[in-house]
Order: sequence, then C-alpha cells, then structure tokens
Amino acid sequence: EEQEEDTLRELRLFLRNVTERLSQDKRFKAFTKPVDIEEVPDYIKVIRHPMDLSTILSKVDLHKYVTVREFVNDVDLIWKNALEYNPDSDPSDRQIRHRACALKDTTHAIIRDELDEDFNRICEQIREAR
Ligand SMILES: CC(=O)c1nc(NC(=O)[C@H]2CNCCN2)sc1-c1cc(O)cc(O)c1
Repeated sequence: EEQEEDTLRELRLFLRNVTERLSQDKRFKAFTKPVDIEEVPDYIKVIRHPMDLSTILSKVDLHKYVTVREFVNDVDLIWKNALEYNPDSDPSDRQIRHRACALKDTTHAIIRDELDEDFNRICEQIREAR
C-alpha cells in the first residue's frame, strides 16, 4: 500500500546516496564500471556473476532492491569477485585485493552507522509479504 511505497522510496534514496559515495571514492575506481570483456577476455570465464557500482545504481532505479540485505549482497559480489580474480602475490593483485577489502569494510561501516534498525525491519517485512 501507500506506506510501503513511501518506505521503498526512502530505501532507494539511501541506497543511491551510499552507491554514489562509494563511486566517488578514488580507491574504488576499478569497481565503478563493468569489467571490459575486450580488455580482460578471460574475466567472464573465471567470474560467473560480475557486478559493479554502476550496475547497482541501475538496479536501485529499477526498484530491484526491497531490502538493504539485497543491496549488500550485490556489493559483496564486487569485492568477492575481485579477491577471486586477483589471488596472486604480485603487487597489482595485492593492490586490488586491498581496495576490495576497503570496499567491503566501508560499505558495512556505512550500513552499521547509518541504517536505522526499525526502518530495516520494515523493509524486511515488505520483502517477506511479497
Ligand atoms: C576489477 C578487477 O577485478 C580487476 N582485476 C585486475 N587484475 C589484474 O589486472 C591482475 C590479474 N592477475 C595478473 C596481474 N593483473 S585489473 C581489474 C580492473 C581494473 C580496472 O581499473 C578496470 C577494470 O574493468 C578491471
């Protein structure tokens, strides 16, 4: 009903704000756009479920997220893919793994500090009812 649409509108505003803040952070530049298959042809063979911050922003606008949990699941895809694709000890792998861990920790810290528990519970109840 109308109250649910008000709640989901507020969720989309929160998720857009978090996504834009992550996308503006220079550390996360590699995570802002889909990996270019021309540039990195073996990527799609190794990583079955690619994800990036621009795709997440598009999903917010397409009303794909009803809970913060679904949003965090997609952010988790980004950094887990980066850890999986960059397992080696060479400096470029280490640098992107460090940035992937920073993306994880930054996202979870924002959610812990800025998501109201009662608001989150209402979103979870809307998800269960659908
Ligand atoms: C996002 C990601 O996981 C990624 N990983 C890389 N790894 C490497 O280049 C490692 C792989 N092991 C051997 C030594 N090179 S480059 C790269 C990337 C960075 C961008 O700025 C844009 C983009 O589309 C992809």
